[in-house]
Parts: sequence; C-alpha cells; structure tokens
Amino acid sequence: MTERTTVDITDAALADAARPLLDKLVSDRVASALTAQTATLWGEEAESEASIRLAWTTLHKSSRPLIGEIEALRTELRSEGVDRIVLAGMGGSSLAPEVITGTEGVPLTVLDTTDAGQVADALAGDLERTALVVSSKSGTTVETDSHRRIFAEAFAKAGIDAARRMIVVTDPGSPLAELAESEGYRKVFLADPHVGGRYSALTAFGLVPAGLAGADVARLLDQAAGVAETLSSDSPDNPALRLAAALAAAHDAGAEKVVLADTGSGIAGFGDWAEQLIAESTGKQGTGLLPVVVESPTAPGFADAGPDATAVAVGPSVAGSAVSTTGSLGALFLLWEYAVAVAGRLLGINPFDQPDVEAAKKAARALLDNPHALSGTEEPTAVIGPVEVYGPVGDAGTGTLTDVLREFVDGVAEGGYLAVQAYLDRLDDASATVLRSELARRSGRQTTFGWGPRFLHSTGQYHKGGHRNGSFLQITGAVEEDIAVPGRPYTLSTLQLAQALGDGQVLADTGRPVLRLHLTDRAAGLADVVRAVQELTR
Ligand SMILES: O=P(O)(O)OC[C@H]1O[C@](O)(CO)[C@@H](O)[C@@H]1O
Repeated sequence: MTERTTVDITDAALADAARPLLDKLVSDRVASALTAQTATLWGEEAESEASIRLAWTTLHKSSRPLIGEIEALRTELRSEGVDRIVLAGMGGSSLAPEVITGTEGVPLTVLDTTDAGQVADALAGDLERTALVVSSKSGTTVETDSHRRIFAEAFAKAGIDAARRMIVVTDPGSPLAELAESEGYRKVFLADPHVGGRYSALTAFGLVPAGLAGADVARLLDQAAGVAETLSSDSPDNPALRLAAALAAAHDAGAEKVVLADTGSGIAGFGDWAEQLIAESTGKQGTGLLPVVVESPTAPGFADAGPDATAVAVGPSVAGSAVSTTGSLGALFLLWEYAVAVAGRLLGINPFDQPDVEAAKKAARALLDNPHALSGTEEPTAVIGPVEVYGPVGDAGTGTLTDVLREFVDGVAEGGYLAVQAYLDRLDDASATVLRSELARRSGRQTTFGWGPRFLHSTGQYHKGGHRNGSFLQITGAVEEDIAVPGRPYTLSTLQLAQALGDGQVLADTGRPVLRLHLTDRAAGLADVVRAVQELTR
C-alpha cells in the first residue's frame, strides 16, 4: 500500500500568509536538515538540547529490531496466561500507546492518574492475567513510581511473583533501569535516549506497551516509513512544511490556538497525543500554540473559531476547518512531529525542552513534605451544597454556584482561554468532560479540558510558559477509599491534592486567575457544577 499524508490549507487568507514562510523553509532546506538531525536549526541556545533530541526522524528504521523482541515477549506472556496489559506512564510514556491500541480496538489499561478510585479499578482486574509495563524515560516520575509500588504490593499479596510481571521501558542508566536490574524485573527495554518523551511514539515507549497488548506495531513503522521521504523533501508540497507554515502564520496573525477536531480520520484520540506534542514543544517564553481538543467538528470552538484560533481537521476538510491533515496513524505521528519541530523554529523557541513543568512538580513536592499545608487548613471561600469554593470570588462569594462561575468566566478577556483541570477519575467521573463544551458555548472563549495530573505532562507546560491569557478552573473531589503508596509517607489522594494545589499555586503566583471547586460528593457536586454552567447566559 502506498502511504500518503496530506495537509490542505483551505482558508485562502491563511494559505497566502503561509506562503512566504513556506518558501523560506524550502530555500533554507529545513526539511532535509531536520531529517539529517541538524541541531543548529533552532539557534544557538537550543543547540545542545537539540543535539540529543533528534533521533526520532529515523525511528521507522532504527526501531525495527524491537518488533521481534516485543512479539517474542508477548507470545511468552500469553503462553503463561498473561494477556492483560496495564501501562503506568505519564505524557509521552503513555499517550501514543493509548492512541495506537484505541485505534486498533485492542484493550490496554492506562494508568496516568493519581486518582485512588481509578487505580483501585485497575487493581480490581484479574491480576493472575496481568503484566505491568512501567514506562518512564527519566525513571523518576512520581505517578509512575507510585503505580509500580502499588502493583508490586498487590501482586505479592495475591501470591504472584511481582518481578515476573514487571516490564520496564526507560532510558539507559536511569534510576528505574537500575532498580529493574536489582529487583530482577522480567524485561527491560532500553529506549533511544536521543528522543524526547513527546517524540517517542515510534520508540520502545510507544511500541512496547501497544505491541504487548496486541497492536500491529510493525505496520505503524511501515506507515511512517512510507511518508518519511516526503516529509524530508525541501519542497513546497512537503505537508509538514505546509502545516508548520500555516500554524506559524496563524500565530503571527494572533491565532495562537489550534483547535483540533477529528473529522473521520479513523484514529481514536489523535488529538490527545498531538496536544502534548504541540503544547509542551511550543508553550514557553510567553509564546506558543495552545491546542484545544474538541469533541467533533460541530462542537463549540471549531467552526465558530474566532480570530484567535485556527480550526484544524484531523481527517478530511469539513465546514469550518482552515487546515486539514490526513494519513494513517504512523504517517500522522511523523507528520506532526516534523511540523511542530519546524513551527518551533518559526516561532523562535526550542521545541525540545519543557522549562515550566518542573515548577509544578517542585510545588507539589514541597506540599508533600509539609502535610500540614494539605490537611484542610485552607478555608473555602464559600460552601454551596456539595461544592466547596476556593479562590477569589468577589461578591459572588455569598451567591450561587452560577454567580461564582459567572464572575470567573467574565474575567476571561477576549482572546483569552479557559482551562478546565479535573483532578478526578477519568472513567467514573467521565461526565465532567461535558464542562468543556458547556463552558465554551456560554463563555464564547476557547476552552480546554484536561484530566489532572495527566495534563501537567502536556498542556501544563503551556499554561505556565505560553501566552499569559489563560484562566484556570480546577476541580478536585473527595476520595472514598484511599490507597497508600508503599514505601512512601503519602497516599494517592494526598499526592493528587498536592499536585492540584501545587500547580494552582504556581499559576496564581504568576498572576493567572485560578478557581478551585472541591466536590465533597463527586456525583452530586459534578451535577451541580454542570447545572450552574448551563445557567450561565452569554
Ligand atoms: O517518561 P517520563 O520521564 O516519566 O516523563 C513523562 C512525561 O513527563 C514530562 O517530562 C513532563 O513532565 C513529559 O515531557 C514526559 O513525556
């Protein structure tokens, strides 16, 4: 099968604005230089980081030997009756496998949460049939380490040899690689350290969990290989250059938001993967592209996108889309990686670091070290039924939830955005996602939705480092049954709260408006919040 990936700029004004940028990319031979892994493409300051971050351009070749290893382990596990794969990994260490398996309809349980209820549900699955893939490039990510500890204990309690059920994906020499060795974990896949997390879809990080779960990962490499030459060509027809030029031209014209809707790509949840790539790569130094993933092309924010946003179809062009991108999953991974790296050059930033992610991690750690700060000493500004309100609410403090939300939403300037950050269970509390479209419709502002702490490894970088026009609505909830993290002085619910408060603090310290709604009863509280939003009038 011949692979193709296309980028169509259907908005004529945008196509005109993109043209000079495109011509310059072609005459500067940027695409071929990128394929050749030229670290000077983003300027002097970015050079040293870029020099160890570009091996993704040739993964369709260098990852081939992995396929046999993955298949062998999968066959071995199955012969032992182990056919349920749980993946512990954040951001770049879980988003790609989730899209790959979702697209193929292969079951994979992804743990990228600190919600005790969601982790309890994963633990309640058949452990006799379960293997845990622990994926972390750095080998130090707190969520992933907590899942590993919790599962090791659960396997042991069930009389299962935990070490035989642990499969690790990490960079050579990481603390996790060392631990896996000393604990005698079943298998360690060492990934290419010259690829960053969000560019790692076609490394062991994307391929191992997806392949063990049963996805056809060889096909994915074939798909990427099929478009690699096109994406390397210094030609105005190169779809990656076209996409990069369109995104940068839109940004220059004040449309820094990229609204992504699936328009029939046949891929499940591509936007969630692209979200991290775009936000973490570009959202820094007060600039960048904010990805806004919407439910469908008819959702608010897409066809009615204002001058601050560009509607991008993942799939064929539809009414209201300004740009469309088509191709198979492997092709689109590579297309978007090229496009975002090139857009980074046009935006004048280093697309390979994430300087503001650490701030929230640090604040969360400080709170964990000081349990007093987490133990309910902060008084809510208002308590409205099952919802506690934390944050400045002005006159609305004595009113209804709708009053509180109105005050908050009215504070979002034109051209700004609203970010809903739900530190909840993304399966059991899935109804919270409706808040995105409801708030977008009523506020008339671009609105994003992220599950905490998952988004901290994705849009979290942009929230703190990108354009300073966001307002943040945090939602936290009561935890019914907490889970202790073995060997650590905290539980999952303490960690979850520390992450919410830590990030909230960092955002507030930089002058961003933050409102936290804490649901003392999750179901009733969520219903009240949704109702209150629906009562807002534009
Ligand atoms: O693979 P790791 O090191 O656990 O990191 C997970 C994610 O965390 C981040 O570093 C951001 O916190 C992402 O860039 C990365 O994909």
